[in-house]
Amino acid sequence: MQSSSERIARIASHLHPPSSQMEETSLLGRSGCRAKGGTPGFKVAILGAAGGIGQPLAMLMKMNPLVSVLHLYDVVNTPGVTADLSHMNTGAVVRGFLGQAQLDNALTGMDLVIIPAGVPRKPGMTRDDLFNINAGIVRTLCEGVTRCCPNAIVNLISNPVNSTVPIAAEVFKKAGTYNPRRLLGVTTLDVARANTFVAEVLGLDPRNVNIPVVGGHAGVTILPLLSQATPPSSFTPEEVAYLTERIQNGGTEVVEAKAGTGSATLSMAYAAAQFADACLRGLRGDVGIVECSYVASQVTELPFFASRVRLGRGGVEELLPLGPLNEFERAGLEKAKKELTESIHKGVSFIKS
Ligand SMILES: NC(=O)c1ccc[n+]([C@@H]2O[C@H](COP(=O)([O-])OP(=O)(O)OC[C@H]3O[C@@H](n4cnc5c(N)ncnc54)[C@H](O)[C@@H]3O)[C@@H](O)[C@H]2O)c1
Ligand SMILES: O=C(O)C[C@H](O)C(=O)O
Repeated sequence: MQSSSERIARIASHLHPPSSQMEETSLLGRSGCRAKGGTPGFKVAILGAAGGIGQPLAMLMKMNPLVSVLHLYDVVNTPGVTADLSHMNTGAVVRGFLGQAQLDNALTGMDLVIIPAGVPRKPGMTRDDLFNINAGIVRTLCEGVTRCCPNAIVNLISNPVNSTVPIAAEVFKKAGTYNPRRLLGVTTLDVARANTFVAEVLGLDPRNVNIPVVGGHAGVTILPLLSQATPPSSFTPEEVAYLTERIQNGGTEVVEAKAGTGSATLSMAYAAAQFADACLRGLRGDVGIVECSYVASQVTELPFFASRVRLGRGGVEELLPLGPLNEFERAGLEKAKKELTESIHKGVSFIKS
């Protein structure tokens, strides 16, 4: 039997653990004696969880009732983020992991791995300018996935997505664990922007608008299909030109407004949380879940392409066809395919060479 002062001392030591003990400590929970939780649900890891996207995304996933366990991994600052989020009285148990030595523990047993790790753009940069740093980060993290949760669904956010998804695929192929249905590049922010900007033009509630955005996630590869808008709508040529340009440059609009301090984080966390929720509902067996995503594809002749996909227990259950395109969209598709071909080749070569 412990005295109350012993119990309090034990709790205090759990509240300020050395970072190397963080994982074990959070398993004990605040009471210092029992693992908290027991909520049925999925196990989700966020890699890059202390970053501009990672932190609000971690908060949104902590609020998601489908999540029972939330692992937060980064090379900096996860103790603070984990302690902070762990005080939210939602069901998910939060555990923090710091530095590469803890990567495998962060990943073991995960159902869904969300990767926003890597550097963001500054004004004047393209997403491809991030390749040299982010390609290596994505490779290292995906190698961890092959070792510890090869069957997990992976949501890849790190830019340049047009190349990082092919990089991840090659890492998984090399390890013999590749399942193209389980690797998804996150392009949901393009759809969120398209819905928002189109709703502004039409004077509608953005929640009632749905614009498929296909191709990829950079400049001209972002191809909004305004002719397939829901609700069915017609646009003047000026509106089409304005909307297409604004959707394709939405990321740059934020990078410039942030003036050197980063790129979209809050809208991205919101979009990533929506996409992750759709993946989890698919895993649960819900039907009729359709999202746009950059995935291994047969929709065009390119090996990777963003299109509408139907999600289910296996991840991507079906690639939906592009549907009828107008002349403007057909021209946009050709431009998108040209740039995508190079970005895919660059990603594949990074691992193969
Ligand atoms: N797909 C999209 O639509 C989309 C939208 C916005 C941003 N992004 C991309 O997401 C990435 C992250 O953006 P951000 O604003 O959160 O950047 P950030 O710099 O704020 O955060 C990135 C985090 O990654 C961590 N990190 C770096 N190397 C790591 C490693 N090896 N292992 C684990 N974590 C590591 C950093 O410590 C940092 O906490 C960027 O590449 C950005 O371009 C993609
Ligand atoms: O634009 C960026 O660099 C970040 C992201 O890809 C975005 O679309 O906001």
